[in-house]
Amino acid sequence: MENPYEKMADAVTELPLRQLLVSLHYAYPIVVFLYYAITSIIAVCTLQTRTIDQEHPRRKLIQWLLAFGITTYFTQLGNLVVQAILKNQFPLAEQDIIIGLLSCVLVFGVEFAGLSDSEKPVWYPYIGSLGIGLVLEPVLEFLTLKTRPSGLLDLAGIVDTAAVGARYLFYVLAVLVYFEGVWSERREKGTDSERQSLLKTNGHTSHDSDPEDHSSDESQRDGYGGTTSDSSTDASQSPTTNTVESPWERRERQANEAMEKRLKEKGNWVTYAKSFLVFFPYVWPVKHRSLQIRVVLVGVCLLTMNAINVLIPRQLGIITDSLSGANNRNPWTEVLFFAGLKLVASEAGLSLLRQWLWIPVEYYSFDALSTAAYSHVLNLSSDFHDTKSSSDIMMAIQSGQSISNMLESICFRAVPMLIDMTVAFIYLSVTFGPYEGFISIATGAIFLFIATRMISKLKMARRGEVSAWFKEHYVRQAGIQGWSTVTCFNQVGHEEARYSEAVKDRVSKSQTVYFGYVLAYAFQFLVLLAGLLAGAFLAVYQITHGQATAGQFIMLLTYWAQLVTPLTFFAGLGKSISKDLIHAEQLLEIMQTKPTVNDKDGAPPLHFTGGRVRFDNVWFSYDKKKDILKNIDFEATPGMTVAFVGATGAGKSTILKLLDRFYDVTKGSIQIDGQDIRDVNLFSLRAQVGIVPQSPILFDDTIMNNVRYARLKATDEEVYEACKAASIHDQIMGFSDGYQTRVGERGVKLSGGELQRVAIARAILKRPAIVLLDEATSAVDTETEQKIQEALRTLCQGRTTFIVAHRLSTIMNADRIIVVGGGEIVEQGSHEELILKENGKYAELWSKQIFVKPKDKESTDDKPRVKGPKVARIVNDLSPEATSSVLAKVKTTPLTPRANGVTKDSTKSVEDGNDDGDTMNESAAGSKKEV
Ligand SMILES: Nc1ncnc2c1ncn2[C@@H]1O[C@H](COP(=O)(O)OP(=O)(O)OP(=O)(O)O)[C@@H](O)[C@H]1O
Repeated sequence: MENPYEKMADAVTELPLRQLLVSLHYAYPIVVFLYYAITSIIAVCTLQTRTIDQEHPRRKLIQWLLAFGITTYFTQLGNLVVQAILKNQFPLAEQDIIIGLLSCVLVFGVEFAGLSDSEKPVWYPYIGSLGIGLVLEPVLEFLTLKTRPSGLLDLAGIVDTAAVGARYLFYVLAVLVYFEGVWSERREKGTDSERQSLLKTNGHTSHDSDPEDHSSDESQRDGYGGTTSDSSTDASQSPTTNTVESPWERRERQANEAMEKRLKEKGNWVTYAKSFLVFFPYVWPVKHRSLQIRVVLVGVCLLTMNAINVLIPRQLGIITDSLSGANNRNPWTEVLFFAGLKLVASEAGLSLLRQWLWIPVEYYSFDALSTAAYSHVLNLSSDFHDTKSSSDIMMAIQSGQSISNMLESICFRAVPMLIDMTVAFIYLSVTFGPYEGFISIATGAIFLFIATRMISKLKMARRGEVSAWFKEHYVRQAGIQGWSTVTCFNQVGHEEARYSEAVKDRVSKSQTVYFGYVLAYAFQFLVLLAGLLAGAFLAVYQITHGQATAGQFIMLLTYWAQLVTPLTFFAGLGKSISKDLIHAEQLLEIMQTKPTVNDKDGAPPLHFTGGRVRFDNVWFSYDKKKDILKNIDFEATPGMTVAFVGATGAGKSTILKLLDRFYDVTKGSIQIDGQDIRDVNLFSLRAQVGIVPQSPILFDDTIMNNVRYARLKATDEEVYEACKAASIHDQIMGFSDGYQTRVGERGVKLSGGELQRVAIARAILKRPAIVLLDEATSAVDTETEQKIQEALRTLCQGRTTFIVAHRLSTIMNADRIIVVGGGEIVEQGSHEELILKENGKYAELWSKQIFVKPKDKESTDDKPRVKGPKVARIVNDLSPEATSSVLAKVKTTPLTPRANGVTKDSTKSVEDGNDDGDTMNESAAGSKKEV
């Protein structure tokens, strides 16, 4: 029997209709694929894929109809095979028909996979593709029938036409079902909204009437009815309530959420990507011409490498052919040329040159990004540093690497590899014909599909592994850091068991992930092997039919092996880019944070004329919701000492923070020598202010360097003087390494009192014009405090000083004492004025805090001690006469019941001459002006 297709081809080859049919066979799958690819990219870039809130009600049915449609291509191909076998006639049909059918299987197969894969697909890429099919399929069939040589249809023709007809029917049904689903959805929505408005008027939420809403039922049962979670957070990304989120997971989740949020704000990927332009000056060496030239040369290297990737397999083919006599070339010369190419392609050739060119550019961008991020972070205000954990900030600064990685992946790996693959497809198609081109494309597509599916399946397992790793790390660290607690409580065995369990858990999860990857690679390589075998069989067929040479076969094998790397890279590209993007997002967030406290344009330096400080009706709130300071209004004249006292959390430290502009006032103003501190240069303001904070932080460096930090150019002698003034010099000299003693992390190797005195020495060395002391002596005993008071007196001499202290003996000699309560000034005045105030807050505090000391402990003179009951003496040098006179004054002020209770006992103990060290006394005043 004669092959009908061959007959047909013979008859109509020259006809324009036949030419049109051939073109359409190739064009149809290409058009469908291009439409699908472009519309899908648009849908992703414009975030349509993220805004679909409802699944199509007939999605499954459409998927089935598409699958049936794909089977009809197989029917047509099967029909050809059967006919060829029955008639023992090869090739089965014209190349364009077979390639056309196979390509349609591939293209619609990709669409089917995409549809099954996405949770809530955007439909127009699919429905549009089917629409193109509905237009082109009849044209193709019409041309096929028209170009058929015999007017009559044989059985093969009938099967073929029936398959086309069935496919047409499936596609029509799929499109109709889609629109029917959309309409029915709209109808339902209409009914829903009607129902909702009715329910609202009844005062119920729609949850109440929704029998499907189990979550709402659950919450009602659990007693959480009425509260709903924030829908903006993706439940799948949020930590579950029964698993503890590791810092890594938290960071990833937060960065992910930030990315989603920014994406939504930006509206599409393009504008989102634009926000990364802020990094451009750091990534692209803007001011470095030589680096720019290097980047261009790297591009040239990459293009050369693309060419060499084709030339090497081609050269191998030429050598083989020259050896087998298929061409007349000299094998020696060809091998030499091959060696040259291999050298250029080797690590000692182009790769070396590329690295040499690229390394300075890479380090430039990494350095520039890290430095810029660090400097930006240091210039951000207190609100930022108070809300971000330091480890998060440090991680974000290191994310600069991710941006370089991302750009390198795209520019220097993805683009050249894409070029490689395109060239491979064209080259193989030209050398071996369209079948080989098709095989390479189909293999690539199937490989990428399987690889990306497997990577995303492994994501959850990998997440579990990382969590287990963090847990192991945490248990280990907790055991080592808390070693003394572990040992004290005899819990070594418990810690060992805990750690061993954590290690076992991590190992088992790692094994799962590891095996998962091995399995994924096995599948990927199976696909590549299948493609290679198909290509090799085709090549062997062509060689045996004299259409190709053995050299070309060798070329094919070599070329194929070269394509494995780009394919594997592309499979992981999405994952690595999204990971880098999430990290870059963390850095972007920081870089886009603007300091809330900054200089006004052209702000002049502070013109210091003595240090008159005025708080003018100052209001302040950290979170813009709750006022922490309310209407704070006072003035400190130059050289004056103002003390703030009050309950903890009253807002005392906040007042000091405002003065040093760690925050700006919400309302009112703070003026120094008549200048609003917001209007002057921040640097010049801070240069005038010296602060001894509540918990001074020293660097892990020598004492000398820590003190000198206040004034980097200070001489050793100036540092010694400052330390002497802070009463710490002798103690430092007693350390084994003197001033070169390292203080440990945050100054842990110093006692609380030493730490505070070093901080005072540092402030003294700065020679500030205004001094802020925030609980500067809280960590020391009374005796040391007295020594520190000396140091402070030196520091504060002639300087406007603000002191916060809980221990009132520290501030009793201040020129003005301001009692702060609930963010407001409750009362103010001198110590003497305040303790005499009836119902005064200060008097109450004071009465609770007078320290007394047994006289014999204090006594240092040689006078013989008087026998009998010991007499306590009040610290701060109150004479017994002054004590009793002030006691009498204070006793006239009614005290709170608790205060009375305390003071009663304390008075007793004083009168009894209690010997138990420091205790309380309900009196005192008129002490010497010595603080
Ligand atoms: N960075 C911050 N962010 C938000 N709230 C803060 C911040 N710092 C302090 N607060 C709140 O402001 C209030 C006043 O704090 P502040 O440190 O000024 O009190 P304080 O009177 O100095 O207390 P203490 O005597 O215990 O040091 C407190 O309620 C505190 O919780």
